[in-house]
Amino acid sequence: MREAVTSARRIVVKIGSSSLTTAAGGLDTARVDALADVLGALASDGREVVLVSSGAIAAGLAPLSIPRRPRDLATQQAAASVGQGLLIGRYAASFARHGLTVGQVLLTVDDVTRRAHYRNAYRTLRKLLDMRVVPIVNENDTVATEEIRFGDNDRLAALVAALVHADLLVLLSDVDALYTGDPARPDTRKVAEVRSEQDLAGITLGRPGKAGVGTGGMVTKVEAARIATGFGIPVVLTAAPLAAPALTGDEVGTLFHPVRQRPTARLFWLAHATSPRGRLHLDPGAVQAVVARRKSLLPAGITAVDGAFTAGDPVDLVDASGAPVARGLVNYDAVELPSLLGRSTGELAAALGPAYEREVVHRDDLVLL
Ligand SMILES: Nc1ncnc2c1ncn2[C@@H]1O[C@H](COP(=O)(O)OP(=O)(O)O)[C@@H](O)[C@H]1O
Ligand SMILES: N[C@@H](CCC(=O)OP(=O)(O)O)C(=O)O
Repeated sequence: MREAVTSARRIVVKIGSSSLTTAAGGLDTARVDALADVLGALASDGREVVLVSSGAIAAGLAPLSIPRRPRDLATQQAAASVGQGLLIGRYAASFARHGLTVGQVLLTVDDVTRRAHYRNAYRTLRKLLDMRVVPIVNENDTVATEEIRFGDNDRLAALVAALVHADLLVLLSDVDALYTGDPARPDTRKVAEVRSEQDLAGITLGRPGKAGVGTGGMVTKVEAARIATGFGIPVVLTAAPLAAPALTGDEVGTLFHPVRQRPTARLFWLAHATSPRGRLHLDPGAVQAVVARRKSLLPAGITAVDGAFTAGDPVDLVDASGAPVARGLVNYDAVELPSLLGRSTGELAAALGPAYEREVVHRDDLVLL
């Protein structure tokens, strides 16, 4: 028995599109019911469950008579818009069979990186769990643009697990475990446990499975496992039909062991969930202050600025060689910064007003890379 699984009180379960759709396309209600049965049993055991479910795009294809997963974003978004309603409707009916209510939570990258949004997402999920509602999370596909998409729900699930301080993340797919290579090939072996990066050496991480509705294949699942285990959360990867034994601690699938203690949740998200919108070049004194002394970044220590960011965006702080040393949420727009560089906050406040006394990046909004 896996103690990390049996002792988990708050569990994030992610299910992929390939496990929710029939071969002919469209939602497979029997599979949705089967998942609700497993998660319903966990809930009645007093455990808190957050479900991250893909399948909006896949569920929207049949009603729109689209034969396969579209490549262009607009058609994907249209399919998701149709499919997400059907998906959540089906979940509501399936969970109702166990007396459980579900709540839909659609997230974009900003919702988990910008401080105000992040707090709000956390509060909502917390409240739903307190009310014994099963939150069903997906990416907000209809509004997410190419640049701000998570793109894969494996990573979203890892970040949600970090956000809610989960004790366990379970990734359910159409393959029963991680294999040393494409499981369709005869010479591959199942990997039962991953304790460190070394255990992943020599493994070939392939593309999505034959169903053709998944997105990331094993690459995004292993990446999600890295994010979660780096946050101190164990991960079990297995096939959807094995969810019940996996969640009762049987040794099915692949167990990824946590590799470290948990850092502060929001900063962890900042490092992993965002792509920088610009770069601030720091002089050596500023690098020293930010990295070694964990100080806020002030205008005086910045030598140059690249990118077209606005206040609140994530930016990388780079050293004289251009290597990123930290990522943070910037307090100024890119156009404002050049005239402030090299000047002390006292001087700026005297010349431009007290609003210019603020740090360029506050230390609470900084994570070292
Ligand atoms: N090393 C590997 N171990 C296991 N599965 C792999 C591996 N490489 C590629 N795959 C493929 O990844 C697929 C799962 O990814 P994907 O189709 O994106 O699933 P989901 O829709 O569940 O997110 C499996 O069906 C399998 O064929
Ligand atoms: N948000 C998309 C899911 C994207 C995704 O990651 O899909 P999958 O690889 O099946 O987990 C949808 O609901 O269709």
